Amino acid sequence: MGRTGRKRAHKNAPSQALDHHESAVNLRRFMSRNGFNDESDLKLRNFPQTGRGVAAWRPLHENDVIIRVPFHLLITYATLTSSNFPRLFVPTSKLTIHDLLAAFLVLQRHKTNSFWSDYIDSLPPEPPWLPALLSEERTELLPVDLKLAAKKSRRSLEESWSRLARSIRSDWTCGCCGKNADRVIDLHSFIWGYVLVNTRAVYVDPETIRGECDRATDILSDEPCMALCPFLDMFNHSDDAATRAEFVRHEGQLFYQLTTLTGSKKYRQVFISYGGHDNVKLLTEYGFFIPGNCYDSVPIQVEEVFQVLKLVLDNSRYKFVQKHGLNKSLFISEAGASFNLKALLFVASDTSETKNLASVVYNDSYPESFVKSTGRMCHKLLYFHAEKLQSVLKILQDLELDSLVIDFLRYRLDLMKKLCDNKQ
Ligand SMILES: C[S@@+](CC[C@H](N)C(=O)[O-])C[C@H]1O[C@@H](n2cnc3c(N)ncnc32)[C@H](O)[C@@H]1O
Repeated sequence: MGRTGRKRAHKNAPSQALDHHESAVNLRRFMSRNGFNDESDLKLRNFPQTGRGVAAWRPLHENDVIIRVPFHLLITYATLTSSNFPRLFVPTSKLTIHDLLAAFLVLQRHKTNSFWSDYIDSLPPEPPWLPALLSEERTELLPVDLKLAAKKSRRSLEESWSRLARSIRSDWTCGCCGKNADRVIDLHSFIWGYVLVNTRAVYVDPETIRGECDRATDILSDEPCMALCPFLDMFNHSDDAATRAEFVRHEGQLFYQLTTLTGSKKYRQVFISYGGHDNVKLLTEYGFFIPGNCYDSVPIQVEEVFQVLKLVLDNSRYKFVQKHGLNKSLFISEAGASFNLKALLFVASDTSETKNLASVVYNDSYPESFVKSTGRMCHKLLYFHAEKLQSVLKILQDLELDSLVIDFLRYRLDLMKKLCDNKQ
């Protein structure tokens, strides 16, 4: 099925209503009690392709507001500092906004009478699965780009946990049950909070947040640029959606507002954009991928170019590649070789002793013979990758690795074959 066909099927698939579920009813009541007005007639539904998401019972046109959430319904740095939450930490602590939001979520889930209970109950009881949760041994088996991304997010998670564990006061006890901190925030509950913040937090303007803080604490080590936004965090992502998120003043009150730049049809799922992410980013940060994602490509390692195509660089050309960073951002997509890959292939394969390499590369004035041969070179690189991936897939399937990773790698193999066919 083509990209357009795939999108159409994706958006027309029948969905199931979720609005009558207790947690959804309570979330609505909580939002309405606190000044939320649903002008787009939004419905929570379960969609076959994406799981839980939001549909609108009215058409949304370009530049329509999808949702406008009152500021005090967001969990921001201002929320954290206006409560006694900072007392959980030793005063010299240095924690990121991600660390703090994760700990706050865990604490609110534990509390019996939290103001946020209805929101917390609307969150997935189990966090989405991310490749960062794979064992180190299994991570090593992944293709290099996915392996590096998984390792990086695993490191962030481990560092966050070690910062929190160091910073929580040993004499802190919970106000509702008297338990010590380590019995309220343990590694398991922390992972739930951390992954939910990772997959659901929105970017917020730190200046606005600072302006809304009544009390200052200096435990924050980065910018207060992440926040959790009830109901708004129910929207799923699509690579062809475009949205604008911002703080606005409306009738004298501050709101976090999401505007659609693409529109959507009545009764259909409303998708938003989490950013122009490729599938490795979506998989490692959010735990899903989109077949046919328009931002997707096949990454190529610089060593592979020389190994597979049997090319060598003399000293001056090596320096040229280094100076212009042509050994990075190498990939092949539906549009062909990336700018840097094309340039590297030219610099490494040119036998006509071109003097002004920069002029050819930056004016895109490649000789016709080279342009003709790039398709063949890309085909060889893709073929090499497909063969390698096929054997990795076999090992991972035998190990019964998480099915999401297997599905992603199968999809990538198909993408390589498709790109290979384009290059024939
Ligand atoms: C901000 S939440 C969106 C709401 C979420 N589906 C829920 O039920 O709470 C982000 C998470 O939704 C899921 N998600 C978002 N967009 C998706 C998509 N296009 N396909 C599949 N899952 C998606 C992923 O699990 C992601 O981590």
